[in-house]
Order: sequence, then structure tokens, then C-alpha cells
Amino acid sequence: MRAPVSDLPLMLAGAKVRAGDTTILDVDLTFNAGAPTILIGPNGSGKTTLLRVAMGLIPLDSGRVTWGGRDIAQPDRRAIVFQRPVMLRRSAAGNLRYALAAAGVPRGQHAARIADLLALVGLDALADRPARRLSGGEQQRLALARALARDPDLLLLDEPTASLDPAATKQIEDLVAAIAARGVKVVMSTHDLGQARRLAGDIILMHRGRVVERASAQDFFTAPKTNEAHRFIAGELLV
Ligand SMILES: Nc1ncnc2c1ncn2[C@@H]1O[C@H](COP(=O)(O)OP(=O)(O)OP(=O)(O)O)[C@@H](O)[C@H]1O
Repeated sequence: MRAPVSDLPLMLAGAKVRAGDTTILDVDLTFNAGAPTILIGPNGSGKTTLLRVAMGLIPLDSGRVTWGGRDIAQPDRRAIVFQRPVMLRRSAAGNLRYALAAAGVPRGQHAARIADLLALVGLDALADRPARRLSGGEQQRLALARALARDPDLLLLDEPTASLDPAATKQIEDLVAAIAARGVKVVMSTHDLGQARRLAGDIILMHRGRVVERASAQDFFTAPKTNEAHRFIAGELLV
């Protein structure tokens, strides 16, 4: 059953994060329900910082972030998956059971939800395998299942395929597309422009903590408006 609140829209207004004298994030952005938003940009451009702010993990130095109009940091309907998720020292199913309990799902529903989630991510045969013995791709799929335990309407993914081979990457991409098709808003960073083309409804190009360009994937790749976007798509270095 869906919780009554929504964490959408996610709004960042004049949202600034500083590290010492440097502003590492300075954005005004709104994220509504819809196809995935893909964050791209060079190393250090602020993608991870933006995702952490969007999760409520980093306080702003100024500005405001709200989820469904609320600015409390409690993650009601949002979840984040990091590049290298940390699994608990228990089975794949045990990791999901822990996440369901943490999300307040009644114990009587755990077995059915665990079966559904494992089937969704294609790990039903590995339910009893210690999670830390799973391959990198399998762990990433389990991390996605774990994130879904909270029944999020906003799913934040930080380079989820960065250390995976092409086959495992394809499995994650298919899963992200399936999750998005279920109505979950995905906001995901990647360095893989092919992946951005395949998954994105819209693209945000970041540089030096700011949004350089935001456009539909179609417009971004066929008619980028900024010089930076032209250069980034062409594979030139933005420094
Ligand atoms: N806690 C911190 N203290 C100081 N600087 C930080 C801190 N966190 C991030 N930064 C700096 O902020 C900038 C943005 O980092 P961030 O990790 O958000 O970039 P990114 O776009 O995700 O990079 P990558 O593509 O390499 O993952 C970088 O210059 C980074 O060094």
C-alpha cells in the first residue's frame, strides 16, 4: 500500500553548498514525476553533491530544498543508491527484510514483498546467498531492490553502473527503465553518454557546481544550446 505523502516535486531553490571558500553546488531545480532525469558533467562538477542534497544527507549553506512542499529531512518516499552499495552481513533476502522493517512494513507482509522484490531484480534464485558474496552487478541489483522497499516515488542513483561490465550494465539499465515505468521518478548520474541517451527523459549538464544546460534528451543531443554542451557531447574536456 502506498504511503499517503509524496516526496515530489523535489524543489531546490537557491540551493548552495560550500566547502571552505569554494561553492561546490549552486542550483535552482525542480523535479516532477516523469521519465528519468540524467545528470552528466565532468568529475567534480557537483553531481554527487546534488544527489546527496536531494536525499537530505547534506545541509545547505543557503537556499531551500523541499519534498512535496515539506522541508523536513525525513526520507518518507525517497531512496538513494550509491556507486558501491554496502550490504549487510546477511543473505540477499535478509538485507531486504531489514530494509522492509526499517521502512515500517508490517512483518506479515515481508515474505511476499521480498519475493516480489527479488523477482523484480532477477535475484530470486539467490535469496539465501550471503549478500556480500554476490557479484558487483548482483549487489547493485539488490541495492535497487532494497531502495524500493520504502516504496519511493523518488529514486536517486549515483553512477550505478560505474564499475560494471556491459552485461551487468544492461541489466541495471533495464531495471532502471522498469522502475521508471512503474511511476518512480529516477534522478541518476552517469559518465556514460550512451546510457544517458538510452534512459533519459531529460538531461542536466553540470559544471563547477552549476547547471549549464537542462533540456529534453532529444533536444540536448540533437540541438544543444550551450557551447559547453556541444563540447561535452563531442567528447572534449570541460575543465
Ligand atoms: N565534503 C567535502 N569537502 C570539500 N570538498 C568537497 C566535499 N564534497 C565534495 N567536495 C568537492 O565538491 C566538488 C563536487 O564534488 P562531487 O562529488 O559532487 O562531483 P561529481 O560531479 O559527483 O564528481 P564525479 O563525477 O567525480 O563523481 C568536487 O570538487 C569535490 O572535491
